[in-house]
Amino acid sequence: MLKLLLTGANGQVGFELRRSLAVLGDVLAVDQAQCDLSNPAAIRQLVQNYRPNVIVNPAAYTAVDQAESNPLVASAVNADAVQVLGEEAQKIGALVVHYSTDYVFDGRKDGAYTELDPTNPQSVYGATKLAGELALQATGARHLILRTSWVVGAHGGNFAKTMIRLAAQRHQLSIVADQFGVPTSAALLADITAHLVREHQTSGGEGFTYGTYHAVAGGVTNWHEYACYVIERARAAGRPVLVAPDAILPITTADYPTPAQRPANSRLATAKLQQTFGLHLPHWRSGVDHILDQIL
Ligand SMILES: NC(=O)C1=CN([C@@H]2O[C@H](COP(=O)(O)OP(=O)(O)OC[C@H]3O[C@@H](n4cnc5c(N)ncnc54)[C@H](OP(=O)(O)O)[C@@H]3O)[C@@H](O)[C@H]2O)C=CC1
Ligand SMILES: Cc1cn([C@H]2C[C@H](O)[C@@H](COP(=O)(O)OP(=O)(O)O[C@H]3O[C@@H](C)C(=O)[C@@H](O)[C@H]3O)O2)c(=O)[nH]c1=O
Ligand SMILES: [Mg+2]
Repeated sequence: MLKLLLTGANGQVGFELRRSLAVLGDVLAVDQAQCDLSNPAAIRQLVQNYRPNVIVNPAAYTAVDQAESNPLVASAVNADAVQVLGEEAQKIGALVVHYSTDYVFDGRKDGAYTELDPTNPQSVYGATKLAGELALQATGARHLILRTSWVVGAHGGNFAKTMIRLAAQRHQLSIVADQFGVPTSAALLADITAHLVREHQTSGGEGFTYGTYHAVAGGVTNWHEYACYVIERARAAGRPVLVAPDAILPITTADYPTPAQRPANSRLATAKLQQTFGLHLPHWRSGVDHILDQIL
């Protein structure tokens, strides 16, 4: 039977992976208490004891603004730990499935980024995630890197939940309208992952195309439009909403200074993933609707 090691089991994506990976085999799901990823020795011991066929690593340091003042911790989790997982996987021939981000790009491209576009992170978070990608590649472990964006799940913290909370507390909200991207549900990422691991298992690795894939939902939006969508759904569901629709103000990035710089264009082209694995990627609204049906 397939043995899968899952990190970050209580994060947004990790929580959904516990569900989606279960049909594939025996899943050992660990959180920070069971294995602190900033401790390389603990990682090595875990992998050597369990000897998984597949390591799925959604754990990450994802506090984008805090990473600017915490680069060492961000780097330990987002880069060094990924290298150690890769080294241990390489020794035992395990497949590593890892996740990365739109924030590896600078956002200045016109149109969606492909897997071949040059990276140029503008934040510590983005730089450490890119370092993790490169470190994993350098280990020579068989791997998949799924770059995604604007992850939203029923379990864990995200922008949609922040908007529902703020809408109940304030009469006016100001939300940036000049950063474009795609909200992608944790459940969709977990389902894609299970499909890819299954394909890998079925192929026995023969002719399997390892490497980097962009994995996001369909469509495109901006943070302001996304906030309006979520808040109107909350209002319609009878949740407490203080803010009137015309009091959700679109602002520019310059109007909302943050420690970390975010890309203006976070769009990721998914043709490679769709064509290689014959997958359909549903519109972002269907993923967000499903989450709102759970939390509202
Ligand atoms: N969230 C997003 O918008 C996006 C995420 N991604 C990437 O997708 C992947 C999954 O993200 P998502 O599920 O949203 O992330 P979350 O922040 O929801 O979950 C990350 C998990 O990693 C765990 N973790 C953090 N530090 C450590 C550590 N030192 N040791 C062990 N575990 C640790 C956290 O545990 P604890 O809660 O205990 O700290 C948490 O459970 C990540 O690789 C992320 O970079 C890509 C694009 C967008
Ligand atoms: C709360 C708030 C945020 N914003 C802006 C700030 C920012 O530009 C945008 C989103 O804010 P957040 O802090 O939720 O987003 P952020 O944490 O940057 O989200 C990112 O997380 C990492 C992990 C990723 O990998 C990215 O794909 C992306 O999802 O909304 C407002 O304009 N008004 C507000 O009231
Ligand atoms: Mg955030």
